[in-house]
Amino acid sequence: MTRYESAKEIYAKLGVDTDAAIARCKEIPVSLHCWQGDDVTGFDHDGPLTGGIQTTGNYPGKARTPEELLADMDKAMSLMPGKKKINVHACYAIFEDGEFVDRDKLEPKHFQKWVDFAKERGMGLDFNPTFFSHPMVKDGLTLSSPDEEVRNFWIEHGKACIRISQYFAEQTGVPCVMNIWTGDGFKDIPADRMGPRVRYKESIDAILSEPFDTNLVKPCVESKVFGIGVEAYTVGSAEFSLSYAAMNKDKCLPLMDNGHYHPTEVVSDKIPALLTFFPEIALHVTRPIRWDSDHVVLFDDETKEIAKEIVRCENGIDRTYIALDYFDASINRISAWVTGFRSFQKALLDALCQPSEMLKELQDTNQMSKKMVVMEQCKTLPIGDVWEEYCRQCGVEAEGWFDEIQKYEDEVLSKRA
Ligand SMILES: C[C@H](O)[C@H](O)[C@@H](O)C(=O)CO
Ligand SMILES: [Mn+2]
Repeated sequence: MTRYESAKEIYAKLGVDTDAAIARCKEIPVSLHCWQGDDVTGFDHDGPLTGGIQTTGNYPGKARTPEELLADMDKAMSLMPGKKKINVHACYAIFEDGEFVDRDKLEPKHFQKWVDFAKERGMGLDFNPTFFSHPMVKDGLTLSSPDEEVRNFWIEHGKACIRISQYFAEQTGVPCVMNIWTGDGFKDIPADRMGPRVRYKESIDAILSEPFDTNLVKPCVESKVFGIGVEAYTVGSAEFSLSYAAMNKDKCLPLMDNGHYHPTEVVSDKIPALLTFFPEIALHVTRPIRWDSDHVVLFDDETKEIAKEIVRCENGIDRTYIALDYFDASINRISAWVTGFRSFQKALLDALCQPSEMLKELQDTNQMSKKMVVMEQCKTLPIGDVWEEYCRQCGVEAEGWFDEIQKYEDEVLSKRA
């Protein structure tokens, strides 16, 4: 008997069909963020990363060109099991032959290489307007700026991104999630908290007035509690963003990033709350340490709970758009990509292997002692053996893949200046 066959029997005693769990896990798309590969730099500017987020570390070998980034992504994806989408930020536009257009004038053709890359690999694309690292961020503000010229520039950027998202979806045949996040806010206590929020609302309204097919483009608003340099107040707070999405349910989704809340709040508990009201939601899965530090996602308790809620909620898998969002510049960036993606895959597989129906029945019949005992028993079930079988079926190694990363570092990354 193989280890997987033995594990399958153990899970079956709890009513869990591990073959079905493996088959389901293979079909859940998880969006891989391009920005882990170059510390959120992009290709449309030379300046530093600014606007409320920060990468730390200076590990050698960062991708410097589109060719390097796409090659690194390919290497990373070759080591990941499961279904992928690719998440692109607008600052990753790829211009031909010295051409440059500013963000308010971007067109689908500036992302054709991303479209070709995704199509060749049978993947969908997600998209993000880039409201940071740009001179038109004035006094830390974009869509909520009191300066009409600034607001209009960013509104035009948002509209351009809607058109690009529509193109992505049409080209790939997969809906494109377009996430609006700005770092707009203030370092110190504002005198007017409402004005910026009213302007932010009106600016998002203007962006979403651009025509698009709601079956193809899924605009989202991502909230945040605070950012670097905007510690006192962020315009797109949780209440603002959730209210915006709720009032515009026909064309906008709420996006929760689990690094964007007070440290004792958990996104796992917010998922069922939002799925009670919204037909669809979106997630950025990250790992905050004390703050929105964007550490690499691990197979830790909250990651497992997030996956469990996606799996347990009614049609939660089909109603939740999952994306990763972290950036660690202190370690091998490809290893960071792979570790985070594999950790979330493992969490999804673990969630699919839980005896969720039985546990729910125990809760509904108030058998709380037994529920606790079974939940504890589940923690030591042989998920590692199911994971190994999942990886085997997906054509990747369960363990030992770091050797490939080391080889790539020695042969490719270490040659980069
Ligand atoms: C690069 C992303 O847009 C960014 O990480 C955003 O989603 C965020 O989470 C900012 O803290
Ligand atoms: Mn995020």
